[in-house]
Amino acid sequence: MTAAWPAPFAARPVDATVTVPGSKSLTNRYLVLAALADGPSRLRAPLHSRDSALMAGALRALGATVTEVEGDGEYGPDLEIVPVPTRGTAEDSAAPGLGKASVDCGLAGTVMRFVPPVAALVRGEIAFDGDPHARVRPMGPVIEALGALGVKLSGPDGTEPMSLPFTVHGTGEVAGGHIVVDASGSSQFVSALLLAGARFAEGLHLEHVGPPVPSLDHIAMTVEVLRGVGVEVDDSVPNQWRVMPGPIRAFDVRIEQDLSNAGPFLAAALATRGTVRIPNWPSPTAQVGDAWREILPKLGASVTLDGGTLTVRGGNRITGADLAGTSELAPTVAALCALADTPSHLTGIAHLRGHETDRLAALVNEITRLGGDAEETTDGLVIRPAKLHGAVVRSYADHRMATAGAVWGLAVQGVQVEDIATTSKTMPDFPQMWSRMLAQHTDPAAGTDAEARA
Ligand SMILES: O=C(O)C1=C[C@@H](OP(=O)(O)O)[C@@H](O)[C@H](O)C1
Ligand SMILES: C=C(OP(=O)(O)O)C(=O)O
Repeated sequence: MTAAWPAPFAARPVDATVTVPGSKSLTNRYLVLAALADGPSRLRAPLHSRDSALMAGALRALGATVTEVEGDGEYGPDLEIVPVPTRGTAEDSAAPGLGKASVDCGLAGTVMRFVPPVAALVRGEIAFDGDPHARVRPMGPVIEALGALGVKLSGPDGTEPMSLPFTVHGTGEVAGGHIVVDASGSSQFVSALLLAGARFAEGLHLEHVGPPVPSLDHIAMTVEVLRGVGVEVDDSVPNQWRVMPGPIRAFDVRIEQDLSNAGPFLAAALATRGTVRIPNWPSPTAQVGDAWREILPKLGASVTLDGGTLTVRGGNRITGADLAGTSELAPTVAALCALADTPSHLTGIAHLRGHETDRLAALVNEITRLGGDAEETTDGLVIRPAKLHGAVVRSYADHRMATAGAVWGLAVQGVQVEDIATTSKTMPDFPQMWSRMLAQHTDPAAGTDAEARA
C-alpha cells in the first residue's frame, strides 16, 4: 500500500488562477450519444480520467471505435467516435453480431447505469462487472426497467440480477414504450434510459413513482444534451419524461471544464482566506457545479463572475449554512462546513449512501477523526464547529473524500490523505494541480494568518 499523501498546509492565503479538466458528466453523456449517433462524432477537450476511460472501453467492447486525435485542450487529446453497429445499419448487416463481450464499470456510476441500455441495442452477450464497491451500488431500477422493456438480463448462474455482475443479452432491438421506475436512489437511473430512448422503436415514456428523485440537475443536463443532438424530449410533466423515437444526430462538441471538480479549488479560497479565479467559467451551463456561485457566498465567500472568470474570495471566517440537495458537491461542502464557526445542516442527500462509498458515514467518520463534530441525519448531515487537528484522512476509494482531505489539509496542519490516487476517477493529476495552485502565491503582501486558522 502506498504511503499517505501529506496534504499541503497553506501558510499564506492562496492567490491563484486555475482551470480543471473536462466535465465527467458531459464527457460520458456525449460518449454514449456518439456511440448511438447516425455518424462519426468528435468530443473536443474531453475528460481523460478513469471514468471516461472506462466509458470509452465499454463502448469499444460494444463495437464502437473511440480514437484519440490531436486537439487544443489543455488536458489531453480530442476523441473521435464511430458508433456501435446497431440493427439496420450497414455495419450491422456486414457483421454477425458481437458474440460475447465484457464491460468493466470500475466504480463509475455513469458506466454501470448508462451502458446497459446501449448493450441492449447491439447483438451480443455483454457481461458487466466492476470494482468490489460497484457491486453494492444501487442498480435494480435500471435492470428492472430494461426487463420491463423486454430486454433479457441474467445474473451469475442464471439468477435474476439486482446489481453487478450481470449479462445483457442484446438482440439489437428494444421496443420501448411506457415504464415506471423508482429513481429515488439515483438520477442516473433516469438519465440512463433517456440517453438511449430515442433508439427504442417506440421511444420511451418514463414515469418516476416513489420518493423524490435526487440530483434533478443531472437529468436536466441529460435532456439539454439530448435536445442538442436533435432528440425530441418532453419533460413538461414533473416526474415524467417522454423521448420521441428517431435518430441521434452526429455532432462535434467542446466539453466544458468540470465545475464539480472546480469545487475543491474554489474551497481553497475559503479555507485559506485567499482568492481563486477560474477563467472560462461556462455560462449558461447545465452543470450542477454552477451552484458554487450560490453555495459559497452562504459559507462566507464573495463570488463574482466577470468577463467569463469566476473569482472566489474567502472571507475572514467560514460560516456554517443550511443547504439542501447539494448532490455530488456535498463532500466539498461538508469539508468547508467542518472548518466553519457556526453549525451547518446539509439535507436532501440521503442517496449519497449509494455513491462511491456511503459518503454520509465516511464524512462523519473522517470529520470525527480530525477532532470535528458531525452527525448523520436521515437525509444528510449536521456539522458543528470544533477545532480540528491533524490526522490521516481515509478516502474509501472515493475521489471526493480524497479532495475533501486536501481542503482540510490547507487549514489544519498534519493532515495526510490515504490513497490520493483515487482522485484519478475524475482528475488524474489532482496532486500536481493542487501543488501548482499553491505555488502561485503571487501576493506575498497578503501576509500569513496561519496561526489564526490552525
Ligand atoms: O448523471 C451524472 O453524470 C451524475 C449524476 C449524479 O448521480 P446521483 O443522482 O446518483 O447523485 C451525480 O452524483 C454523479 O456524480 C454524476
Ligand atoms: C457520485 C459520483 O460518481 P458516479 O458517476 O460514479 O455516480 C461522483 O462523482 O460524485
